[in-house]
Amino acid sequence: MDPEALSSDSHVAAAIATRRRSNSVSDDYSVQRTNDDATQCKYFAIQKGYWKDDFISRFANSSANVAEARRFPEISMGYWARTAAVEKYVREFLTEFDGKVQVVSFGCGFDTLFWRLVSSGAKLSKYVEVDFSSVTSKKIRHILKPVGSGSVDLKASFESEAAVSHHSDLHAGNYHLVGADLRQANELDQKLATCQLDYELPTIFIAECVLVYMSADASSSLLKQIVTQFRKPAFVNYEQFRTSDAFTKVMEQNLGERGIQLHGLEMCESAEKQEERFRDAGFKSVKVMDMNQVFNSFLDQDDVARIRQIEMLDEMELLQQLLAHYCIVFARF
Ligand SMILES: C[S@@+](CC[C@H](N)C(=O)[O-])C[C@H]1O[C@@H](n2cnc3c(N)ncnc32)[C@H](O)[C@@H]1O
Repeated sequence: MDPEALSSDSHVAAAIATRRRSNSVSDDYSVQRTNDDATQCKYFAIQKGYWKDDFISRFANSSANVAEARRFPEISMGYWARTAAVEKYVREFLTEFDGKVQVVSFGCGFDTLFWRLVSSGAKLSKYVEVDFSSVTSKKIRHILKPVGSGSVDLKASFESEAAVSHHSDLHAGNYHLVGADLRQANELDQKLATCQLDYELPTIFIAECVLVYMSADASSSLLKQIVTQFRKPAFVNYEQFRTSDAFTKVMEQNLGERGIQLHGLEMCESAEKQEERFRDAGFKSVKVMDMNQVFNSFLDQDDVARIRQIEMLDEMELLQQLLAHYCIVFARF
């Protein structure tokens, strides 16, 4: 039983919830900063020509230096593979249902997929992004800031004028960006309600490097919540994989030094673990691929050949090792 439910006094319950949240604030702050890392690494790879994204410069810090270790070609290739694989799953889903589809991106950070889809003419019914309020409020500021010469106007992709509430939520036609902690079911429910999602429509959820920051219990509850509410959900999940070896220990140690804990790592141990949690939540089919499989067969091999030419990487061992430690899961109801 949830301890809050033991108290009949809602004020006490609210105070307990607030204290519990503030205890984890520093942890959450470090997790939110992982979005800055992802944005800067993607921005760096895009500038190198790994893929095209006219929108990310609105969110990236163009004067910040990317640490040397993050400029390795293997890192840029890893970011390319992850971005391309998520996009491919989403585009295939949109095509399958002729655009009568909702997309919900959990832990969206400064991701630009909405703008990439719309600018390419893709049809979709609704696109909802969710992250901590502190992240969504920054994203809103970037979206609304004045357009300088040579940069794109992100608002031009909206169907109607943007309405902002509480600094953290933005609603503009079929695009919605809302602040919520994914571990707080009620808060998430309330925020999703403001986006007027249609629970009957096919809906694809994205969690790109997000669930691993939540405990196994929290991410399982989230998945169950989705299956209970939505009639035809699909889920694309990208995160760590094969986590019981030395590679992951070193990564955990490095992140730990920056105050980042991977509370959900136990779910990333194997394909069986991933499959188990999606099936337990009620998803009927689950496909798990490590990123080597994604790189070598799922993604367009002409693109892969082009990517390999960019920095003329001939030694593939490090890349293979890196890709072996991440996976993509595609689950359907
Ligand atoms: C590594 S970043 C990835 C951002 C984006 N998905 C991407 O791939 O570029 C992880 C994101 O998940 C968000 N996140 C992690 N736990 C969360 C939670 N409990 N509630 C809301 N957002 C969360 C963080 O704030 C951060 O923006």
